[in-house]
Amino acid sequence: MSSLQAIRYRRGELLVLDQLRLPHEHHYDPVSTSEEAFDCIRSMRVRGAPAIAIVAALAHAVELHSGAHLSSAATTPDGTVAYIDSRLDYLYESRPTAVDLGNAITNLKNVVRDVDVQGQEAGAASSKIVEAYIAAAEEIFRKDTDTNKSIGAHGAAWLLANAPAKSAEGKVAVLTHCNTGSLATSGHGTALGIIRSLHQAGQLAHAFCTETRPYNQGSRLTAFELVFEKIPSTLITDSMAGALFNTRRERDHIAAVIVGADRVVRNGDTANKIGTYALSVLARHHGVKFIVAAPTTSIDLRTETGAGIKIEERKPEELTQISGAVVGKDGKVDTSRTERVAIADQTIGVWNPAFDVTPAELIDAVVTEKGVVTKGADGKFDFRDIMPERWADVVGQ
Ligand SMILES: CSC[C@@H](O)[C@@H](O)C(=O)COP(=O)(O)O
Repeated sequence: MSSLQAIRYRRGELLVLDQLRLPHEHHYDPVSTSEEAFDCIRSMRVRGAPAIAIVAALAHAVELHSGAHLSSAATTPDGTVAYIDSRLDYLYESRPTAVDLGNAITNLKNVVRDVDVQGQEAGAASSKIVEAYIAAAEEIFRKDTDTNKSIGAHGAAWLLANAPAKSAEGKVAVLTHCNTGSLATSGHGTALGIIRSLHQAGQLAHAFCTETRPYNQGSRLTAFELVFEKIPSTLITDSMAGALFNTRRERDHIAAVIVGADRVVRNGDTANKIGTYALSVLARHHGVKFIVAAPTTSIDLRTETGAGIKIEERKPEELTQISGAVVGKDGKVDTSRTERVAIADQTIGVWNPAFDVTPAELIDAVVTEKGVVTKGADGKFDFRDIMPERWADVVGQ
């Protein structure tokens, strides 16, 4: 395998890497309908805010390419737009917290409404709308990697200029949480993209990654990506972050916690994987920078504060059971055999929120593809300058 790819696409065919089988197996599932995409997203075979949006958008593109709209009697322009809307509305329900999916859906709905079909025969007009949808979905996929590379460059430059600690060679160490790399995006990654960019520039001393309980995106996915990219790295459990900062911050030149985002709202409050908030409190206490890496597609200007974010709650089994490859008596991992085991009393009550909200107050910088946003003299984030059109559209002048 030459590079990690969560999503493989060519017109008419979408293949999605089953992340539940990682790191032991690399299996791609064909996804060719909205129902298959919904299931793939809900069951977290694909996850990560940008990747969820891309899979939903492309799955419907494949569905349209196969002519699914024709069998749904959507052969008039209005019927075609209504059909596309209904499939996108259905996909929107797959996971609630990440805003990228909602933003992609709004964008795609606008695209199909903007197609000029004046004076055209119904069939030709319908095809033109379908073609515009497919091209727009492909563009979301194509643009994502460029966006992430830009986030990587902006974030690395900002951190090197603002790091509270650096090695004698000017390098920094960082801690990241969850998975925000190639597996959560179309490539390069957001928070992991900054780490990748620092490493490529020879300015990364070390990357620490948390296990990210309960779903273990850190140990299953980020650790896998770091090893794959040969980035010097260490895995810790979520509960070790405080001790890491307390005992090794100076020795290891730990300059920042860098995380991704599922939704950054207008005042900068940020929903991200459960455990992010605790890391932001620890970072502030220890004088470590706290950086959110997020494409502008993860920014939700409609929601004013974190109190308005819907937090997904997931099933108890994610805490009380775990699956993994079998380790033989000789200590060797048998990747052909995976097992699910119980790790808690199966009747205990469970609270399993998938995300938490970090208040803007504890965030030092939001790194987007358009640049780095920090707080103004009033202590507030202002996204007006990096997304003026969306701001005017949503918030007004
Ligand atoms: C670039 S991915 C950013 C976030 O989506 C990521 O940090 C995260 O919280 C993912 O959660 P997940 O539940 O695995 O979809």
